[in-house]
Amino acid sequence: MPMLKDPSIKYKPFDPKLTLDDRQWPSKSLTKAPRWLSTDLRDGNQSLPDPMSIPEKKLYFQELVKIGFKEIEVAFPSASQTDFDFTRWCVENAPEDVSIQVLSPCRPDLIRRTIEALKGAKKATVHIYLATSACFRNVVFGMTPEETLQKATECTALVRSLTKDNSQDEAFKKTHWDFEFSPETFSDTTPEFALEVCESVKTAWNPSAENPIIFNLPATVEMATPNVYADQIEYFSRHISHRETVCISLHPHNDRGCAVAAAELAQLAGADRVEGCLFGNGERTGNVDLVTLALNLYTQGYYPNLDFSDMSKVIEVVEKCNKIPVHPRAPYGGQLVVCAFSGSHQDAIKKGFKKYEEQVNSTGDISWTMPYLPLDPKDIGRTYEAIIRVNSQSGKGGASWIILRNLELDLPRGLQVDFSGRVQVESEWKGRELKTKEIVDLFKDKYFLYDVQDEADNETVAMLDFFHLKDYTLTNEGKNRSIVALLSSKSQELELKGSGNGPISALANAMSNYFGITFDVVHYNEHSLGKDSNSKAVGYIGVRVGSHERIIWGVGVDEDVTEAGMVALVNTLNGCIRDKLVRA
Ligand SMILES: CC(=O)SCCNC(=O)CCNC(=O)[C@H](O)C(C)(C)COP(=O)(O)OP(=O)(O)OC[C@H]1O[C@@H](n2cnc3c(N)ncnc32)[C@H](O)[C@@H]1OP(=O)(O)O
Ligand SMILES: CC(C)C(=O)C(=O)O
Repeated sequence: MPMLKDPSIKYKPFDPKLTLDDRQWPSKSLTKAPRWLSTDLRDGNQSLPDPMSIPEKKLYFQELVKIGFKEIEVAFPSASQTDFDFTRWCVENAPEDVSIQVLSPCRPDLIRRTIEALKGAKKATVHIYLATSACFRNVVFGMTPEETLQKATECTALVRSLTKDNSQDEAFKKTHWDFEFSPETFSDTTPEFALEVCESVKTAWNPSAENPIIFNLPATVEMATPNVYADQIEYFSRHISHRETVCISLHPHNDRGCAVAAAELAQLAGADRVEGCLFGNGERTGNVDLVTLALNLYTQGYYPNLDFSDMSKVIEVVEKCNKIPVHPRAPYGGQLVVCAFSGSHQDAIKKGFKKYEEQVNSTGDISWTMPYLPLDPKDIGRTYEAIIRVNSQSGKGGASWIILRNLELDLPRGLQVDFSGRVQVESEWKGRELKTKEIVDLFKDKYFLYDVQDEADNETVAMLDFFHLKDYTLTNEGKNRSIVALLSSKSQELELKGSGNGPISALANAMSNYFGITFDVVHYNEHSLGKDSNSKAVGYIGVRVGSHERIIWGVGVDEDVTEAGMVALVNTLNGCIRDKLVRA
């Protein structure tokens, strides 16, 4: 049996090796953006089955700059010629306010090669790492704690001599140098030892409040709940000496699926900076997802200093370079995240948008209160059209939203119900989602709403046999109106006569007289279409025919509002003929 009935014989609960009873972070809130570092081109890249080529890295780098990243880890220059050459390209091309960060292990030969790649940079961060946990010291390096501390300190001193203290080479003097040290596997290291190593590294680098050292405290493997990581960060933040000379950076991985929560709680605990990747790419389950972190802040009303206004473009670049699709349910960015298929969600969103538009138009207040949608899709460049999609789980709200957005028809409730039944049958029969065009065509067919200016509609009209209102005359007889209406189809012309207290009731009476069955108008709605002076009107009519229970709906569009209603009524006749309630 692969899974143990008693996993405790193999796995032990995580021991945080820390008691922090006076923790402060739980009563704090996130109110500002941290310093962000994108490690897409390093941690993200090293975990790809096919690492990025130089053109791909360039494209990605440019997108990161466009989003607004000011710190970008661009490579592991000692790993490959590609990474070295790409670092050189960044040195030449990075904007002045963007710091290029590169990573090296604590190996002097590799540190030298790494720094060589940065020659001439305007702003650069040298990042070195050494694992500090007992597991790594014992299993990977065979080093004592003292040897670990010594290696970290010596390598820091080496970086210092090759960078900010390098008086030999003019090219190195012009660079603004930052230094980052990662006690790799920090979250599995005893807090006292992590501190001891960092204190020693700090002394070796000699930071200042103006140029702080970056201590990046990674959850290299996420092993515990996010509150444990927050405690570890708060402990470090409270105990490191000369805190003002230190920037505490987070680097959470997502092994337990909690990296975003861990990063948020650890910021409450005092961290100043977050390293991660777009959409959580990175080793194994990935690094923390920076899109989610940034937009979580944004939807609380705090600008994250990262701009995702063109989310589709970001996704296009990420997918092209990583060669991994962004999950359709990735928070905020995923294709399905702003789509509702189910009836009750669609109903709520449709009502929400109506209320929101009224609120904005009447008061100018854009504050967002929308059922089911925490973020206005427009803010990340998504259209409202994509929000509601229709399948067999959808209700009347979904299909009528599509009709509203595409034909500007604001269907009355009864007509929504009538149309939704037809959509339901179609999507069940097809066994899939219906596309917008399919729904629009279904609507036009069901309610004979063809636009003869439209080529495709014209072809349909030429094939179908249904009546349209060719001509009519109305005469007043006191309060009454008499009508003589000429209905024409491909195969016949009919002259109908009747009267009523208005044009619609007169025409209904004329139809009743001709076909020998009552057309009782039980619903009538109209509204204008379009905003300019050439606007048209649409009429919606629901009739009860004879003793039939069902209401038959018709829709008509015309320049004249009365004629729109009459056309709608004629279309109820077409519906009756098609459904065999009336014989032509
Ligand atoms: C958590 C992280 O993401 S850390 C970043 C990891 N990223 C990468 O490894 C990508 C780039 N890496 C590479 O291209 C290669 O691993 C290189 C160029 C760095 C080194 O290659 P090699 O010299 O062939 O070493 P290899 O990768 O096989 O093994 C790692 C060696 O480095 C040592 N090492 C590992 N991490 C460190 C470190 N932080 N500091 C010093 N030495 C280290 C290991 O103990 C091992 O040493 P050993 O050969 O004496 O046992
Ligand atoms: C190099 C360090 C920061 C790292 O990638 C990790 O610990 O995951």
